[in-house]
Amino acid sequence: MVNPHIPKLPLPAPLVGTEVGSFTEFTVTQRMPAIARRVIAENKFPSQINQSLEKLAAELPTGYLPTLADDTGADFTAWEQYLEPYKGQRWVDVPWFFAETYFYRLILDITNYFRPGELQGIDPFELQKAQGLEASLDSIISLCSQVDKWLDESKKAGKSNQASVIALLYFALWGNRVDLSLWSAFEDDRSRFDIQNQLTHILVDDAFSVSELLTSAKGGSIDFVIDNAGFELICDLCFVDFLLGSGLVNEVYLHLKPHPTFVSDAMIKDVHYTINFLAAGSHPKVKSFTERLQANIASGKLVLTEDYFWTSPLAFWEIPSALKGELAKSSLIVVKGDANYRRLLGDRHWDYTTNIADIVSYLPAPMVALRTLKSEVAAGLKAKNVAEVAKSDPDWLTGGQWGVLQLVV
Ligand SMILES: O=P(O)(O)OC[C@H]1O[C@](O)(CO)[C@@H](O)[C@@H]1O
Repeated sequence: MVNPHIPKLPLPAPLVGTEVGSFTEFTVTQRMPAIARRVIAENKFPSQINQSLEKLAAELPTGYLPTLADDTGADFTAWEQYLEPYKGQRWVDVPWFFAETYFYRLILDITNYFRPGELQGIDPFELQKAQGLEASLDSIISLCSQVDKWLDESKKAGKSNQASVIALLYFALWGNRVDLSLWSAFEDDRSRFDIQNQLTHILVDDAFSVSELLTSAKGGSIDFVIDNAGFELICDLCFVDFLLGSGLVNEVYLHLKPHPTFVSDAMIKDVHYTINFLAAGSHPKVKSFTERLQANIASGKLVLTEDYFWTSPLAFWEIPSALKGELAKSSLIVVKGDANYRRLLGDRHWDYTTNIADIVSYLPAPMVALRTLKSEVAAGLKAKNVAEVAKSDPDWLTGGQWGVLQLVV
């Protein structure tokens, strides 16, 4: 009998850092140490904390998982259980998704994020997040002006244009190219892209079916499992603004991270910071965008919510039943970004042509994944496309230049 709570298919092995030459190995042994060192460089933590961060960075390539101290974090007891099966193992031996989520949780332990005191609540990635937002200001102005027009048109026509929904889906997809754990906000502005040119870079494109689902299911609520702050968050908020403003949906829930993680992942405070930052600017279309968002938050149409599941090492099918119950009310669950996609697939070695609906068979509502590829995990691709893209771009799985927009109903 099929179990509705887990994937239909037997689980393949998880990605691990011992896979020689893989992006996973590169991440655990090189990218993660670099991220820990960037936390030292971009903050003014006391030298004792910096020494501990440096120790963490140095141990990642060959060292063993340290224990987690009881730093008063609400998720401490849960982490003790998550750690149990991996005690005494090296960073490169444990499942990659576990290694990454634990690494970010340890940074918070080291920097006293949860402990009462003057460092409590200091986001170690604050500078990167703020920079990411400021660097994309021109693109933000263009997008907000466009959304304003679309909202106007939909009001005049008395219905929303499906083409606007599709365009906003593409923005929400390509906004995900901006990820500060891969590309520092100081290196590049990745918010500039051309939606039309990017179409050839979408490996699975269910945008039309998603737009049909949204335009036919008038009213109701949708859930966004949010990924990065910065330009990606703006793209998501523009989409939300349009969905609420055109009356396509009545309520939107944004699921945000309860603590800093994966460098740029958005928390509730980042949404407020973003809105306040833009509201303080002078562009009228950007200002009206922020006013609509503020009004929607105040009226309860736009709900900002967080859960420790989103920062846990658990696969998506291990979602707590209360949270799953919340998602069950949704007309559509929008799952943003690479790390959330990895969670959907349990960060495992599925054959890339596996039917994604046979893996993500456990969700209580329709789901669309909007993800640019930044890790060696995929499903639902056509063998022909895999062969072609692998030939044209050797880094197609990890370079963030290719995307999928996959609907599972
Ligand atoms: O912001 P996103 O799209 O979740 O990307 C983060 C992902 O990218 C990486 O930095 C590269 O794989 C991972 O660590 C993580 O899966």
